[in-house]
Amino acid sequence: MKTLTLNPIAHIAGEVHLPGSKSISNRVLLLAALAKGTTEISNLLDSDDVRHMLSALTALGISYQLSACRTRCTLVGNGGVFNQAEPLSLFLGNAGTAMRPLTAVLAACQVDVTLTGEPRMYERPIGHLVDALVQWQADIDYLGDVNYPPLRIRGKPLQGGHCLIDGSVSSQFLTAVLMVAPLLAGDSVIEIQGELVSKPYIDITLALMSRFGIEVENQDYKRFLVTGNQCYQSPGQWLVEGDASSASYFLAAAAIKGGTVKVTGIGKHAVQGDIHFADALAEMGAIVDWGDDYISVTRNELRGIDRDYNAIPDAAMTIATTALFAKGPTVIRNVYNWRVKETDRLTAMATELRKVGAEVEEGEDYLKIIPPAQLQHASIATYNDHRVAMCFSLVALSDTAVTIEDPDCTAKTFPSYFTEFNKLSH
Ligand SMILES: O=C(O)C1=C[C@@H](OP(=O)(O)O)[C@@H](O)[C@H](O)C1
Ligand SMILES: C=C(OP(=O)(O)O)C(=O)O
Repeated sequence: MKTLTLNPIAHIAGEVHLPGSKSISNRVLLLAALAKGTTEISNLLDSDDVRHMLSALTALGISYQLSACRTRCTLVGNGGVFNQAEPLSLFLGNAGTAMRPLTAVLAACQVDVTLTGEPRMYERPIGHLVDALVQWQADIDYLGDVNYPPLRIRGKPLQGGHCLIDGSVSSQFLTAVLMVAPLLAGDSVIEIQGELVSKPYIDITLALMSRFGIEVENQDYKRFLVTGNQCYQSPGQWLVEGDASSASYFLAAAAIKGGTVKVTGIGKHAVQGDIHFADALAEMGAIVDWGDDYISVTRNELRGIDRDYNAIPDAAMTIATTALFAKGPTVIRNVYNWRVKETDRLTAMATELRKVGAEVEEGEDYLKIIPPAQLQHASIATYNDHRVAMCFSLVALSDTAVTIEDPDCTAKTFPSYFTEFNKLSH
């Protein structure tokens, strides 16, 4: 197996222009494909998750042109639902932002599609989404375990109406039903059961739908009203914000061993909830500066904090390794759904943090991390989880090297991560 050893880094400083947001890239591609008109997308992310969405759209008959660096894309919209006479099989890797929205949209298209993915995708639940779509008479079968992909979808026009959806495991299920709702024949009322998790991702969905001409009435994240029989309208041009989750590693590195690091491509008005990772760093003691198109962080003494991270589950993982450099314990609360992401992230982070010397308490939905007096070298298993690999690069900001197993797993969202990280290291 390939490994990457990062030697101790004495100082971190510089500027990073962030690759495009994964969440926005995959949403924009799908909405542009369903829209009337042509969309010119810039700062599109080029990563595995986005490639899976692009290949699915190709198979669904969408044409687009990508620039050589694959970060600019001109896509001609379909002007409504997809229509493919031949049965299709779409491989979506482990991309939740492709699997979930495509399940909902394809249920309302004239298609007969099988959605497949990597083995881990078959362990990531999708039952709450399927249960919601079935209330609209969608025809979806589980080809393996009940409540998990792979799925066979025999799409057809759907009427809409009332649907109840469980929001307690993933917001991507609600994102998916919201995105398809305007394409249904009648109006829809989508009601949330349980406490909705990862709420800021719904804000991203609603903001993007609005830019594509569709307004949704959000009644306090409990009920959503969507008018049916509409068509998305291309906004023409679209600049994808930088990825706020990817920013977290550089900002944390500055807080630990800066210097100052400035990330550009996101700023105080960004639509992604993960920009508020910087608030957590500020609470730990880091100096944070917000601009219209940048966030910068400068080192300061860090102290451990106890905080609820339900709104920012991805960036929250970065707090777990930042905690190794803080004074006192850090508690990361309300992140139960870490267990159903790329790996069981609560167990994975606890296991790997212990390897570098931390004392860790793993609860059902939280981690408590007590940093060691001295970090120790370890070979970090990454569980095919890009974020585990990126988080543990921070261990090199000590007197100790760190070895990252399978560093190429960052390709899911950030293929050039280690190159960018090295550029800041002095
Ligand atoms: O909608 C999105 O773009 C995402 C929502 C979040 O998932 P959950 O809603 O499952 O927490 C997040 O973890 C994921 O990386 C991207
Ligand atoms: C949870 C993640 O991915 P996905 O979009 O596949 O859910 C992630 O990127 O951390």
